[in-house]
Amino acid sequence: MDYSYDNVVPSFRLDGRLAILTGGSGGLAAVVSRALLAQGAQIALLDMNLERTKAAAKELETWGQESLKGAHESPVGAVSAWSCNIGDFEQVEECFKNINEHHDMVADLLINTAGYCENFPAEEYPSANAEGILKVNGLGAFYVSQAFARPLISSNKKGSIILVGSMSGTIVNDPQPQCMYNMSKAGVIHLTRSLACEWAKFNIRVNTLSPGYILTPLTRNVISGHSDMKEAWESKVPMKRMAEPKEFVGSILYLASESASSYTTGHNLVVDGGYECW
Ligand SMILES: NC(=O)c1ccc[n+]([C@@H]2O[C@H](COP(=O)([O-])OP(=O)(O)OC[C@H]3O[C@@H](n4cnc5c(N)ncnc54)[C@H](O)[C@@H]3O)[C@@H](O)[C@H]2O)c1
Ligand SMILES: OC[C@@H](O)C(O)[C@H](O)CO
Repeated sequence: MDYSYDNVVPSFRLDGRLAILTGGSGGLAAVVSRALLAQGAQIALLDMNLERTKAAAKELETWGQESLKGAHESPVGAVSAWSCNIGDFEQVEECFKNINEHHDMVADLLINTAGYCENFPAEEYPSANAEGILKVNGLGAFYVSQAFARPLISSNKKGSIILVGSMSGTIVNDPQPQCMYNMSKAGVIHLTRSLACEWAKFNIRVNTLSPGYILTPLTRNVISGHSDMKEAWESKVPMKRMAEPKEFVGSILYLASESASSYTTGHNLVVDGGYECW
C-alpha cells in the first residue's frame, strides 16, 4: 500500500482544468463558480442572456482578483462568458466547440445547473410548456453531456460531469404542482446512470447532485406572491430551513475531484436537509 500523503489525502484543487458551468448567471452558479475559481480552474460560464452572463463573468473575475490574490501559488484562472440555449443541440455543439478553442484546451469538468421550474396543475398543463421544460431540463442535460464528452473521448482525456437534478426527481413537491419539472429531474437522475455506465470505459464519470429547496431566483419566483409557501416548504424539512447556495459547494468539489471521487459514478447525491427521509 502506498501511504504517501498525495495517495491518501484527496485534493480538491482544479489546477489545469477547464470547467463549463451552464446556467452560469444563476443563483447556484454564482457561488459554485467562485469555488471553482478558488480551486484553480478556468471557467466558461454559459447561459441564455449574453449581457447577464458577461456581467456574472466580470463579477467573478473581480472577485478572483480581490479574494484570491496570494491565496495560492497558481495564477487565477481565465473566465469566459457565452450565450447558449441548452435545449438547442446545434447551439450547444457550436458553443462547446468555441469554448474549447477560446481556452485552447478540452474542457474536462461540466456542471449543468441550467434549468427552470414552472407550476401548472397536471390537468391544465399546456403541451407547449410541457415540451419546452422537458427540452431544456431533460434533453438539455443530454445535449451538454454529449457535446462535452465527444472531444474528451477523441483526445483520450478523462473528465467529470455533474448534472444538477433535484429532490423533485425522486419525491413529489407539495403544495405546488410541477409534474413536468419533476419528470425532467427524474430523467436527469437516470440519464446520469446510463451515461456513467456507457462512458466509464472513456474515464468520464457522471453524477447527479440533487438539491432540496435553495434560496435562489428560481425559488423566489415561486415564493413571491405566496407568503405561506416558504413556511409550508420549511415545515417539511427535518432541518426546518431552506438551503443557501454555498451549502452545495462541498458536494460539487467532491464530485469534481479526481482523487476524492475517483470511484464514484452514476451516483445521485441528495443534499436536502433531510427532506427525503420523512
Ligand atoms: N433553487 C432550488 O431550490 C433548486 C432545488 C433543486 C434543484 N435546483 C436546480 O438547480 C439548478 C440551478 O437552479 P438555481 O436555483 O440556481 O436557479 P436560477 O434560476 O438562479 O439559475 C438557473 C439558470 O439557468 C438558466 N437557464 C434556464 N434555461 C436555460 C437554457 N435553456 N439554456 C441555458 N441556460 C438556461 C437561467 O437563465 C438561470 O440563469 C436548476 O437546474 C434547478 O432545477 C434548484
Ligand atoms: O424540489 C426542489 C427544487 O427542485 C425546486 O426548488 C422546487 O421544486 C421548485 O418548486
